Amino acid sequence: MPDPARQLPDALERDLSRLAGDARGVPEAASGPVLVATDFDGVVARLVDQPDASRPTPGAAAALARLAACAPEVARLALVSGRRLEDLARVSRVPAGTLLVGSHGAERGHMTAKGLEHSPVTLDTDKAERLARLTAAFEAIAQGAEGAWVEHKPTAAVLHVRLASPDDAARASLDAVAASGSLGLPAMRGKDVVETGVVATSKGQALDALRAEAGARAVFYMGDDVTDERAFAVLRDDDVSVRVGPGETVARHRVAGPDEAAHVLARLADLLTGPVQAT
Ligand SMILES: O=P(O)(O)OC[C@H]1O[C@H](O[C@H]2O[C@H](CO)[C@@H](O)[C@H](O)[C@H]2O)[C@H](O)[C@@H](O)[C@@H]1O
Repeated sequence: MPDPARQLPDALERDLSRLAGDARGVPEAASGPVLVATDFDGVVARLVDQPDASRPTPGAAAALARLAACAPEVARLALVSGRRLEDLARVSRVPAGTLLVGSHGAERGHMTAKGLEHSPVTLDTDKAERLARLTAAFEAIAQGAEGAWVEHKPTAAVLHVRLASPDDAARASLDAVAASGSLGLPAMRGKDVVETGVVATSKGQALDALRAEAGARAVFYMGDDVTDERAFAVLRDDDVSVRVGPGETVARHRVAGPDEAAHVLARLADLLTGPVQAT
């Protein structure tokens, strides 16, 4: 019996059942696993002021553990995040076997019993110089807006304005977009951040690559931000897309926030593995 506290909208329940039902049936499973991919911040973890303090909600952590334990021919689990890969591995604490995408697709790795395995990104001289100039420009902008600060990634710089006043946040964000443009780099505006990278990539490209590498027969993807729209955009008719929270979206389904997102992951785990037995 489904738990009424985590009852999902009918259309979402139907799509998840179809996805999982096909994966659990032996003949269909032979054609590949379901790729269960999700964004991290704002979905698996609530948004907080200090990115280092982010952790999966207890419900999401439990569901991710069950999904990671699925037989590889039934499901593969992936986190697809804008975070730098090492941060994602540290704060998400996902189990061995989980595939990880960091820096919006610029970094790739996977969790093993010994921890994160990945090849560090290297930049050519031109990109390294542009990143240094971009970072210096963002640092100067942050100096002029109390509460703003800069996050450093291997291929990008991020101006955080969550703790700045609304006026300072708006002005600093516009300045960061302009500074990026003057270096010929497109800026992405996320939740209280402006992020600019020197490597062209997207969560959509990353999801396509994961689908191919996993030999997935279908994909589940859930996300909460504008960068996740690039991932939703590459999904196909048999896939399932879930937008978490408000905002324009091309996703087929929507849930309200991280608590509901955890219910979706738990339901998918139920359907793929069988419900948890009460003790
Ligand atoms: O793709 P995601 O996993 O959603 O990562 C996107 C960005 O997440 C982090 O910033 C966001 O979460 C912070 C912690 O809750 C919050 O303080 C910030 O305002 C949010 O934008 C991370 O710091 C960025 O590097 C990621 O790109």
